[in-house]
Amino acid sequence: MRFFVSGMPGVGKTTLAKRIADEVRREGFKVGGIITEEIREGGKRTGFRVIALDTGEIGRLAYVGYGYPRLGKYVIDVEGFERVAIPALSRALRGADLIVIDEIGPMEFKSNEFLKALGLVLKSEKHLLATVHRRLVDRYRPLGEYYWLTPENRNAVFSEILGRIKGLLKEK
Ligand SMILES: Nc1ncnc2c1ncn2[C@@H]1O[C@H](COP(=O)(O)OP(=O)(O)OP(=O)(O)O)[C@@H](O)[C@H]1O
Repeated sequence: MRFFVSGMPGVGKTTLAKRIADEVRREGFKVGGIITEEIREGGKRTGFRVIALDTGEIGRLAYVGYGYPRLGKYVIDVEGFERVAIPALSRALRGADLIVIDEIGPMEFKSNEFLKALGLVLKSEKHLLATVHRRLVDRYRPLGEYYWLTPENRNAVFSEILGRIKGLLKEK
């Protein structure tokens, strides 16, 4: 089963993905994939990092500066992102009970390797929880269960997705 979660910036998509990953792992299942977090310095957002869920390895995804490719004020560190994200997704495809991808978004799309890995994940039978940038929702929502997160529903959506994933994993 695939779960796609979208919502406005800052609504809690990353928090939900992390909490579900933690809970599923606590139940004794293997969770793989990636989490994207902002990098803050002096109270300001200066970029984004990617974290491998299984190893905790960290790579840079984007930073404020000059360079290419870019998205708004951010330069995308395609190499830094791929170094962590691509092996993490390969390991997840081989061995995880649940794959988490936070997030499917325009920054990640600067990486062809990410697009390839995402294609393999979507071709596989693995259970997937992915957060999706709101501009890309139309492409992914037909591929699974879709939730639009709001401050009002985020705890209910968390419980529902977690309950369903646990049910699916325990069925096996
Ligand atoms: N369920 C929740 N209850 C209380 N606070 C929350 C909850 N979910 C998220 N937050 C808070 O809201 C802020 C933004 O959360 P988060 O980074 O998860 O959002 P996001 O949707 O992933 O943001 P982005 O658009 O940057 O990807 C954080 O400070 C987080 O602590």
